[in-house]
Amino acid sequence: MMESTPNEVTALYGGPATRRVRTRDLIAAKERGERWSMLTSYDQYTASIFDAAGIPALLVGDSAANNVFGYETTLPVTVDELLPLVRAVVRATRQTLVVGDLPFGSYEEGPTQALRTAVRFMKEGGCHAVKLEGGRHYAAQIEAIVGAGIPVMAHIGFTPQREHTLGGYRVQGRGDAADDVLADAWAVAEAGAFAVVLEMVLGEVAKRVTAELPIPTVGIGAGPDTDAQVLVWQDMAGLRTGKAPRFVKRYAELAGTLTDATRRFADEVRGGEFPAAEHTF
Ligand SMILES: Nc1nc(=O)c2c([nH]1)NC[C@@H]1CN(c3ccc(C(=O)N[C@@H](CCC(=O)O)C(=O)O)cc3)CN21
Ligand SMILES: CC(C)C(=O)C(=O)O
Ligand SMILES: [Mg+2]
Repeated sequence: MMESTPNEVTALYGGPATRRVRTRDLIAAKERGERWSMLTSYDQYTASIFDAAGIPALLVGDSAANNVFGYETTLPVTVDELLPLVRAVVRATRQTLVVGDLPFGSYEEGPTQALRTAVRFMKEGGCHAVKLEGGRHYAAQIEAIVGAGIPVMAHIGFTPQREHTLGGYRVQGRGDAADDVLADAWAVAEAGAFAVVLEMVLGEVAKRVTAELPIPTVGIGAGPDTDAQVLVWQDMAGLRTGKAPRFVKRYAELAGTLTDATRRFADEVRGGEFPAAEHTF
């Protein structure tokens, strides 16, 4: 039986989804006080499941570095590694807005490099928007990309590509640093970003940014008062093993489910139970 409960995409449209979500739908949702969700996706099957389940925006994150390619940090992943994943997610979706995450080293040099990379994401990846990590110091990059007609999602607070400068995975916005978060938020909004990720920002600071800014805030470890929430899908679904950040909630236990399935498959092959007659030509 088909689920008949409205999903978040229908909520964003105010009716059944008949087209892909656009950035203006996400901005309009903020104006109506409607919350929405975002997940990362790096492949066809998760993308089509999240699309059908009503997730209005998917991020092909540079966190593919950790969660696909097995790197320790996000720093090593390249544009050439991410673009095939972006294409897969775009091909597998019909309703969701797909955001491609610009990796470390692909935009820092200046607006020209940033625009060149963003154009590759749009042209070769086929995504609908790009994201980059940065506030005040990357306003010129955001302006250049937006000026070419490419929507930009900014990302402030804890920005993993700067972990060596930030001193590890640490909450941002404590004490005087609250002013830095606010200045970054205003800078990216004024540069033309359509939304901004707030990562590991104190809840009170995220609440204030969300109330002040005209564009949607997308929280990860930023408390309950942002306009939207994003999680890495393998964290949300419990596929990732090992200790997850405190801001993660596991909505499934895929690692356990997959381990059980794998053990049964191996056992049944060993015991001669698989393949059975119905699997045999
Ligand atoms: N699987 C995954 N989930 C993520 O959320 C994620 C990635 N990968 N890769 C890129 C970045 C890195 N991020 C991370 C990674 C670890 C912590 C973490 O360990 N946090 C601890 C310490 C916080 C503290 O010391 O204040 C925590 O308990 O939340 C946080 C964000 C967020 N992003
Ligand atoms: C966690 C989100 C915001 C991200 O940047 C990523 O997954 O790369
Ligand atoms: Mg990222």
